[in-house]
Amino acid sequence: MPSDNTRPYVTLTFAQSIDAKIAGAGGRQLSLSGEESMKMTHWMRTMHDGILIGVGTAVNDNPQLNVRLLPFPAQNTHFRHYHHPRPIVLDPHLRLSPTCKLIDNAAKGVGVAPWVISAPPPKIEGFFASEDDDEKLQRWGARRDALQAAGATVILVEPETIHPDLPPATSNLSLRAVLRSLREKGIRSVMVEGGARVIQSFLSERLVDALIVTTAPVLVGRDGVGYGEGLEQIPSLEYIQTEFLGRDTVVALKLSS
Ligand SMILES: NC(=O)C1=CN([C@@H]2O[C@H](COP(=O)(O)OP(=O)(O)OC[C@H]3O[C@@H](n4cnc5c(N)ncnc54)[C@H](O)[C@@H]3O)[C@@H](O)[C@H]2O)C=CC1
Ligand SMILES: Nc1nc(O)c(N)c(N[C@@H]2O[C@H](COP(=O)(O)O)[C@@H](O)[C@H]2O)n1
Repeated sequence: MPSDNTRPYVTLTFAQSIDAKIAGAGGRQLSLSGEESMKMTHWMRTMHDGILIGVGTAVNDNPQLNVRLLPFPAQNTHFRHYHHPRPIVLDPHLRLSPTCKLIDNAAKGVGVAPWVISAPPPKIEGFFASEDDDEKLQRWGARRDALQAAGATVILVEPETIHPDLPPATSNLSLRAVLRSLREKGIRSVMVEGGARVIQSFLSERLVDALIVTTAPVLVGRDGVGYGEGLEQIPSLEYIQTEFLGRDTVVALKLSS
């Protein structure tokens, strides 16, 4: 559990092959999970307030992130539909398309509209200033307006700071700032689904409460996308439980304190 109430509970979950790849060559999306473990993923989705991915996954997979695989709720109860988690996309440069499935599904009522977390390109003074800073900001503003017009909400947080004397790096957002902002907006639990860089960041920064990994009995090979190679810090893990779902193995762990 988070030690205080300043961030949501974080469940990091993804599917991998037995050689620890989460996608194929060039990032090709793979159906690694079998039917049973995919349904488990949708059950986990409905148990969280939010579901978070990086923009790499959003652009590559055009995912839905809803709970469409769950059985129709029992009739004649007060319970008419399952809770759809709020999709949250880490997208510093606003690459998400205003016509993506996340936005389209919300318009059709089969999901809720995404929150897109971003940071405007900084206006840098002095040595690091560049002539096209204003133009970058204008283009970012135009993309923000297009996303908001389509139904997404753009939320601003600060970018990651590599060194206090350098301008902020704009390719990554500060995960602590992201989680703090989500908690302030009422998100008490978030399921992080990937992709590779986001998995690396959450693990390296030890911002994970529960880790649920589905392993499918397939090999992808060296050209597939892994996440382990880029882990800057390796947190120690505490084993909780293993379940066998169809042909897949699902392991639950938590980070040791
Ligand atoms: N098997 C599985 O369970 C899953 C597989 N995938 C696969 O992962 C691949 C995408 O992975 P990536 O290209 O690594 O993209 P990604 O989805 O990890 O997004 C990375 C992007 O997020 C943004 N970002 C903002 N703040 C960040 C931070 N603090 N740390 C990291 N990223 C931050 C950056 O712009 C960065 O380029 C796809 O091939 C997709 O199919 C994605 C999700 C689950
Ligand atoms: N649990 C799981 N198993 C797989 O085999 C996967 N490829 C993924 N990928 C994640 O799920 C997203 C797709 O969700 P929708 O089916 O579009 O709702 C994908 O973008 C990854 O985040 N997960």
